[in-house]
Amino acid sequence: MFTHFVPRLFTSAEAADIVRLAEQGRQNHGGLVGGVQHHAIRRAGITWLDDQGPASWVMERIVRGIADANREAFQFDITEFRERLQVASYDESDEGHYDWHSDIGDGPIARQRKLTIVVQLSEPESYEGGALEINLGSAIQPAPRGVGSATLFASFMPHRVTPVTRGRRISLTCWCHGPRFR
Ligand SMILES: O=C(O)CCC(=O)C(=O)O
Ligand SMILES: [Fe+2]
Repeated sequence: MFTHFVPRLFTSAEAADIVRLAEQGRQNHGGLVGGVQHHAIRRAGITWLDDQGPASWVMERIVRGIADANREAFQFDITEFRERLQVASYDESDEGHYDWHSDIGDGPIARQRKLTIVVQLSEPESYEGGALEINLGSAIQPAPRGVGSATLFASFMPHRVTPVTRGRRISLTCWCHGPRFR
């Protein structure tokens, strides 16, 4: 009920382009854009895509995908995109993962998160583990692994990424904002 899947929001060539854009962005910013998060709950390399310049088409596609999915599946009150697109990389070398969490946080922006969309940027054969799972309460729903596929869920739902045991998984995450749930 609070999840929705879009099998092919991006082609595999486009997914590869997004990975390149994220790598270029990191180099242009001297590697300081995101860095590596080595907390107990999350181990991933993080960068952000600019919504202007060469990566602007990515945000445009995401916004269109979200508008369609929101109309079909959620009908949430979404009024803004207050954060840049996040590119996260989970690597075999340090068992990259993200433990159970909700995306709604305490900060002024994280509090307004309504809908989360995650796009798979890696070919499914290129890694093992690294499963995005959403906790529905009565069951755990695994996200489709197909490259370019998008998974949308209400930002309050607990979700995780299991440890990568081979290769590297890269994902793109976008948060949509609006008035708080009530
Ligand atoms: O990489 C993913 O699949 C999920 C990322 C995520 O949950 C987050 O950044 O909040
Ligand atoms: Fe999350």
